[in-house]
Amino acid sequence: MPDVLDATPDATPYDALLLLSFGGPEGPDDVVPFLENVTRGRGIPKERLKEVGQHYFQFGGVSPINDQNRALLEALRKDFADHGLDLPVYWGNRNWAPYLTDTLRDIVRDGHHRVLVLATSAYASYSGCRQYRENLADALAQLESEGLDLPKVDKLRHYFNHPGFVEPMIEGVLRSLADLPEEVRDGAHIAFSTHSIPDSAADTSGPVEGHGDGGAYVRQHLDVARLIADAVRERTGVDHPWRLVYQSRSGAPHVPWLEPDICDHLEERHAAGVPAVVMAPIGFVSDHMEVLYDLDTEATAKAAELGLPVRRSATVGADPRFAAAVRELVLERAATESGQRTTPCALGALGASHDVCPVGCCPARAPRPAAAGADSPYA
Ligand SMILES: CC1=C(CCC(=O)O)c2cc3nc(cc4[nH]c(cc5[nH]c(cc1n2)c(C)c5CCC(=O)O)c(CCC(=O)O)c4C)C(CCC(=O)O)=C3C
Ligand SMILES: [Fe+2]
Repeated sequence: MPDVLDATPDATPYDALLLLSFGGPEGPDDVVPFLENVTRGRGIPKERLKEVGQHYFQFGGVSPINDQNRALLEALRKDFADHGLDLPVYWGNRNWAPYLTDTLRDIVRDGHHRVLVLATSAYASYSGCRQYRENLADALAQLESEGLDLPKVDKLRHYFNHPGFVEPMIEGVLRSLADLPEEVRDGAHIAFSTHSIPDSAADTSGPVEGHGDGGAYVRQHLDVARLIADAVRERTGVDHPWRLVYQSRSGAPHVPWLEPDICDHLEERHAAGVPAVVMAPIGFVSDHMEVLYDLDTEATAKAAELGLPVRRSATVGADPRFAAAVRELVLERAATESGQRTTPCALGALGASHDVCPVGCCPARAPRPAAAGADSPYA
């Protein structure tokens, strides 16, 4: 046999990759039912929901997230094909069509048995990890009730510190700096932004032994922020002060969530005489509504009111380097599952994240079955 065949990448034991995302409305009529899906049982105040509905209506009732996932699907399929990786890629969402349960049913009907899941959330937290695992358990329970053979489902490790995720963001920050007027460029600060979550959810994020003090959620974001800031300093020769800030807070005002909010931070930076700020949304995989509204609309309006020049840097989206990173993560996990020794690729101080979420990782307020982890009721 020719050697080239030996070099063909092989995802065995996996026979399908599932891109698992949030989902979003695709027109005005979808907005309210979408928000009902998102908030079912979550106790978000009605006022907040009305307000968030307006964010979507302001953009014609269309979230950009679905087209961004279609682009990522295409990028993944192209990367896999270009590298001879024969692994079908499916797409399903938590909150809107194509719904996860329907996609998982298609996967089973297409004859697949071992599914690897890529969630569009790079960090540990209940919302970004366990909640997707709960959605997988719900989908498996539904298929079981339909008498279908259940596939074995695993989830890819958190990829926040993979070079294919970090490098496009470094480049994005460099582009935003270059786009600022020259007279304020070198003095610009960087505001690394992510989704605020309740302090209680942050403190319990990640494996139990790391709980407390913002847990894995804050630690992982700080690691990425530092990596990007260091790379920017190396490449520009300028030291841009930075801070991790938060956006998109919801929930009752008396419940503490991670702070400072991006808008308060811009105000504070402006008052301190900072001449410009680059907002870098490192918490998000694509330029979806949380980026388009909370940063590009709200925070940008705040900055204009202050007379503070700001730029918002790009998320990774469907960058080919991210698609390549996903292929590497798939092959790494496939090798591990096949009993081979691997050297997981990761930048920063934290090292590669665990492959299998241990018991008690990112707990829910009310415990529910979650698949693809050590406490999964499914084999
Ligand atoms: C950590 C995190 C991520 C990042 C990781 C990831 O990407 O998964 C994320 C992403 C997203 N969040 C999104 C939308 C929403 N999130 C909400 C509510 C909430 N998010 C939370 C956390 C997160 N959310 C939390 C703790 C809540 C409170 C309610 C609860 O405890 O569950 C609500 C309800 C209204 C509101 O309160 O804002 C909406 C509409 C969209 C879609 C955007 C689009 O349509 O383009 C995306 C990608
Ligand atoms: Fe959210």
